[in-house]
Amino acid sequence: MQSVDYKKIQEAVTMILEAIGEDPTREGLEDTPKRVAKMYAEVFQGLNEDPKEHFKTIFGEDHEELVLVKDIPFFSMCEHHLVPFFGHAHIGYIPRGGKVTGLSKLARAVEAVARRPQLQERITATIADSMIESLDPHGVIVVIEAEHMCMTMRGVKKPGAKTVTSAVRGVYAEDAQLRAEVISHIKG
Ligand SMILES: Nc1nc2c(ncn2[C@@H]2O[C@H](COP(=O)(O)OP(=O)(O)OP(=O)(O)O)[C@@H](O)[C@H]2O)c(=O)[nH]1
Ligand SMILES: [Zn+2]
Repeated sequence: MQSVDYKKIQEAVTMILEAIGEDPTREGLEDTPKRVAKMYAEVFQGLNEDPKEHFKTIFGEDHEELVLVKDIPFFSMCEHHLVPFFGHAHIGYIPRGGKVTGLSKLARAVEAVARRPQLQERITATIADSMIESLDPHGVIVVIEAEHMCMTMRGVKKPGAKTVTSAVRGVYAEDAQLRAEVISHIKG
């Protein structure tokens, strides 16, 4: 995977500052292109990561019931406007055949997928599909709640509006009762 081209970002940020009528050489702005390049390298770091890598940590634990990690905070960048959207992810799954992964790996997968130019729907589905591929569980449910800065600080300007997306796979797609149970834990 290609690594971040810091020089190119710096040149682009300098051009944007000029284009908005700023003076990129003034004291407060002289290091800004460099800072922005460093920040983009950090917030887009997920482009170099495969979430499935994190699910290689497997414990042969015989637990074929719900595992839920909820309220995982995340920050991502809306691919339409390159401004942040952020919120919480809730990930539940029912392991099969001893394929129980580390709890922190669920949060690491969220980071890997969120740190890219993204859509909330795609983050949600990518996490669910990566878990299905890597862990072959009975079922997976991913729920994400987020606030999009492109809807709050600009455009339609609706601060506080929350977007909720879900992806259900396996038994969670088939069994409304199982789904209701995990949703009550997420809410509770
Ligand atoms: N489905 C989806 N839409 C998103 C997401 N993030 C931002 N958007 C939307 O992407 C759309 C882009 O719409 P456009 O009409 O192309 O762009 P725009 O003129 O800047 O739109 P406004 O935000 O309505 O001003 C907007 O409706 C955003 O709210 C996301 O994660 N998922
Ligand atoms: Zn946006």
